[in-house]
Amino acid sequence: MLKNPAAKYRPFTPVHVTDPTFARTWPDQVIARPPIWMSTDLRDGNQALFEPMDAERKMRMFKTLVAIGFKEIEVAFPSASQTDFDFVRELIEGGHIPDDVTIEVLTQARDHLIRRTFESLRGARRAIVHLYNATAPNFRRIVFDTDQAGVKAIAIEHARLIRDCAATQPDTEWVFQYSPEVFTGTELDFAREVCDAVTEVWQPTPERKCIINLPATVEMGTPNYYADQIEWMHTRLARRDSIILSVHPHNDRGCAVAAAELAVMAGADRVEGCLFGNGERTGNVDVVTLALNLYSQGVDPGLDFSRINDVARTVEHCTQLPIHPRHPYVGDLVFTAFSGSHQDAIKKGLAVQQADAIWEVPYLPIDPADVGRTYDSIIRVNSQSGKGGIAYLLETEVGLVMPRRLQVEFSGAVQRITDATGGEMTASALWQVFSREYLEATAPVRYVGHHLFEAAQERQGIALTVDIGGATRELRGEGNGPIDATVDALRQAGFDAAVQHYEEHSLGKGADARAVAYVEMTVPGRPGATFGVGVHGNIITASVLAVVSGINRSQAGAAVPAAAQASAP
Ligand SMILES: CC(=O)SCCNC(=O)CCNC(=O)[C@H](O)C(C)(C)COP(=O)(O)OP(=O)(O)OC[C@H]1O[C@@H](n2cnc3c(N)ncnc32)[C@H](O)[C@@H]1OP(=O)(O)O
Ligand SMILES: CC(C)C(=O)C(=O)O
Repeated sequence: MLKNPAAKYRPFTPVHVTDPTFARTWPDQVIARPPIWMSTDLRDGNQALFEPMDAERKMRMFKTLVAIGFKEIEVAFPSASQTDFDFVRELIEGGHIPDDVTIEVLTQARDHLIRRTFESLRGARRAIVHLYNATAPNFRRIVFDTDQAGVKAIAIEHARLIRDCAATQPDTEWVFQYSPEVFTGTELDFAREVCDAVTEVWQPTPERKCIINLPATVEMGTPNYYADQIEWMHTRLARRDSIILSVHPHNDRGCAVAAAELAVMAGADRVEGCLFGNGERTGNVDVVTLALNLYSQGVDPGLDFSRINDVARTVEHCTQLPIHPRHPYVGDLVFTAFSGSHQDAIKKGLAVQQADAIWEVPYLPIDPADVGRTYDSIIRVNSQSGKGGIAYLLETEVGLVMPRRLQVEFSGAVQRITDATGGEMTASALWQVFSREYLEATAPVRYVGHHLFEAAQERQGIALTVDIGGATRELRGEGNGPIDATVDALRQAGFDAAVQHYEEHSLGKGADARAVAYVEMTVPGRPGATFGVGVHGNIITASVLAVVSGINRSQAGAAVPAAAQASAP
């Protein structure tokens, strides 16, 4: 890279410097309704692919765009290839175009290409013919080898040809569109002069408008600069009431979405773009992001992305390009939190969010369910995760509602694994670790069976059969309930403990439902508390198992008590 990039690159000149009378108003505007959307997936998107779409892919994309709700779709550059020409014919002759959808086609300002374009549209009910020629100084000099007058003459001459060709096919309702290509690099007063000259030819009226499209063919400045350019044109174009002012942002600086949004605030009525930002180089503006940005502000975008994953898979099939996992609203990771504090806030937010209330879940700009994403993809667990995410996954995937202090205890066990492996842990892997940690330990005590009986003074008695070190033991205990009685029975075998806290809930529904019981226990001579967990179809058995689990976990690393070594009676 150069030490002095100014020797090679020019900064843009702000609009108010070019025209000191310009006073922008767009920063105070709020977008309260969607622009007219135009999908150019089948044209600008298609021309940017390694392998342009074949007929099957084109038709699949067209149907997807219609299903999403686009009413204007640029379907081809019909004079460019037989595939494009044939596709337009198939749309028309095959009756694939719904009554409320208008197809659009692009043509260079050249006689034979325009004539071929009209040929492709024969029999169309309504069509937009889109004419372009580059107007920027470097294009005038380098590509066309002409001056301003020459470029303006190309536009006028071919606008006339379009008007005249349309007159020969009167059964079609024609809409004309003109783009001064590389508008962003064109002197503003010259861009206006050319656009005014074109509309002078087309004579649009408020009832029969034409479209003037101002492309950021190359994104050359900050989005506020584009907005200034658009507002300048919006307030100075002749016949403005007979023009639909359109924008076509590309994403060279990575700001196309912002540029489009500010351009709409600056007076644009219409936005051209592609799904997920496909298109030349860094792409056209991403219409999905624009639409869902509006949605997140409470504005119905008029486009339906309630099954966004299906749309994404179709686009990947048609373009043969992958969508980045962090792409707004659609990427595999955009509704996912790995980090502990994010997971905690999302879990708490989801727990209190009412279905019909204003969306307030932290970190999630929209409800993933609104675009057909499921909650289970929201939280993933790795070494950056905390108890909140682990608890969320086990709750949503397994149905385990862990007491808060158990969450803390168990997250330590998970952390040791994620630190060692460095990888992600799925819900089923977490459940395996949980089972190993709380449900499967059989040493020093293995539960064999029990039965309850009524002891003296209405106390609960238990006859508990366990296996300790390979020997079966029959233990008897009493207490004010089954848990207390179990603790008492195990105390007979030398395992002293006190239950501090007990919780239970059902796991699953219907005939297959099981109970899960959690006990938090302290053991004399050992710091802190330990959890035990039991899962069983019978709630009492689950509680007994939880006590045995707590005893086993609290004994980890301890010598087996002498009483436990007593031989079976
Ligand atoms: C910004 C955009 O996305 S614009 C759309 C771009 N899309 C495409 O180009 C895809 C389809 N294009 C094609 O298939 C071909 O380029 C065609 C059929 C349109 C033209 O093909 P060719 O006549 O072989 O020309 P080629 O592809 O080399 O394009 C360069 C020529 O187009 C001319 N040209 C470029 N844009 C325009 C325009 N808007 N109006 C008139 N002429 C133009 C150039 O001056 C150059 O002419 P020259 O050969 O006399 O120097
Ligand atoms: C033809 C025009 C609108 C275009 O695609 C561009 O300038 O990027």
